[in-house]
Amino acid sequence: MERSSGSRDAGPAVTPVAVVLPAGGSGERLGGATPKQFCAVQGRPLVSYTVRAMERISWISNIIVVVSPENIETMKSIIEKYGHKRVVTVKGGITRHRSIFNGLKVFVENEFSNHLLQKPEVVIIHDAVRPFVEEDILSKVVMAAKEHGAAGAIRPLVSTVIASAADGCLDHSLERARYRASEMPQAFLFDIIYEAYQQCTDYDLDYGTECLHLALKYCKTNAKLVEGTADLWKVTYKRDLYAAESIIKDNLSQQVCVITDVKEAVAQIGFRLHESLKSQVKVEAISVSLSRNDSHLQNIFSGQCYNFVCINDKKYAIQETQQLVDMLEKSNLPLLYPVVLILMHLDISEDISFSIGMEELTRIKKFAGEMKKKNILVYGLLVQYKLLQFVAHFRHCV
Ligand SMILES: Nc1ccn([C@@H]2O[C@H](COP(=O)(O)OP(=O)(O)OP(=O)(O)O)[C@@H](O)[C@H]2O)c(=O)n1
Ligand SMILES: O=C(CO)[C@H](O)[C@H](O)COP(=O)(O)O
Repeated sequence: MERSSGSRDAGPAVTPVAVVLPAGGSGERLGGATPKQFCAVQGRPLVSYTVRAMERISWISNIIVVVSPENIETMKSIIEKYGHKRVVTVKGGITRHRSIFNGLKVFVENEFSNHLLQKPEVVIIHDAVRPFVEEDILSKVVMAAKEHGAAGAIRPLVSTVIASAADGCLDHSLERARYRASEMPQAFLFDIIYEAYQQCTDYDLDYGTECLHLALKYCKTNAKLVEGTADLWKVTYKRDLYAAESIIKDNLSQQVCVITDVKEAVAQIGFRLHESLKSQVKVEAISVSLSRNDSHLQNIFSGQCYNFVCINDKKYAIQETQQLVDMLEKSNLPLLYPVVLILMHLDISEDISFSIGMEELTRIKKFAGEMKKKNILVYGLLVQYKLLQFVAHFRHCV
């Protein structure tokens, strides 16, 4: 068992909760030499998106990623490269159920870990190849599991399920409206699902596909079924990778990182901009200070943010911007898609006219031209800060 370090925010009501992400399959249906969980989507392995979706939730304590023995090193390098926190890697088994069981064992069996992790009250099981899982559904299945012992996300069936007879002809069909597709995430009281796995037969472990079924069969726990969203689907075939890539691109276009230096006036504008962006539909804003925080910025770059607003009050900010571009280029961000860099120059001089000169503007224009060749689109904005304060004050008064 290998563990990556990292701190955790104080969590809300539902603690302690851990996650097991089975990622030990070979992806036969997708084809190709690389198992689908390690396939690059926008330059980043699929499993990294799923881990990211989990680690950004503060009430999740540990994320157990179960991978096949030959991929332990690959997973460790992904954790390091993308700075994943609270992640433990565990060796998987030859079937999904066996992998999940190994993942659960790290909380109870010494032989599976150097130091036992704290046994959670609730454990979430989620396929590593379902990257678009949101906090809302995770929280719903956890709450339902606390009440019912087990819970899982479901979706309406797309096609009708039929059974064929021995001669290959139709035997019977199911009434589609009465059935649901069982998806992930699922959540369980830890003791229930662990007990169920302990009682499983080899047949269950080798041929079973449904964790909720194990809880019912061995612990008489009727799972609560929770309606999930359409993007919980599992990457299974090659076309799913293309679909995942489109969704990820769309999500990335909705993220913006606001970068300021530490000066009060600048940080204040950054904060206001952040607040106002946050209130926009679907815009996810991150704020970061440029000063002394290179590793944090580096994380954001490798976290694949493509839109940046850099606020400064310096007359000659090109040097700083160049520093940002260098960091961007050094990061893992594939510059196949344009990065948008908006330079916002705050003019805090008393002078009502903009104090930035033509010379500087020409310099910025030239810089933007050079950046365009690298697929980085630079835009400049001049803002008269005193005037802004005045306008804000004026608005407040009327
Ligand atoms: N021995 C296995 C088999 C599967 N899984 C994981 O279980 C999840 C869902 O399984 P599935 O989509 O069937 O993945 P594969 O088994 O890799 O795909 P295929 O059936 O096409 O080979 C995946 O994250 C997969 O990596 C696992 O942890 N251990
Ligand atoms: O949906 C699921 C649980 O109900 C699982 O993701 C699914 O059963 C995995 O099965 P397979 O490995 O055969 O794709």
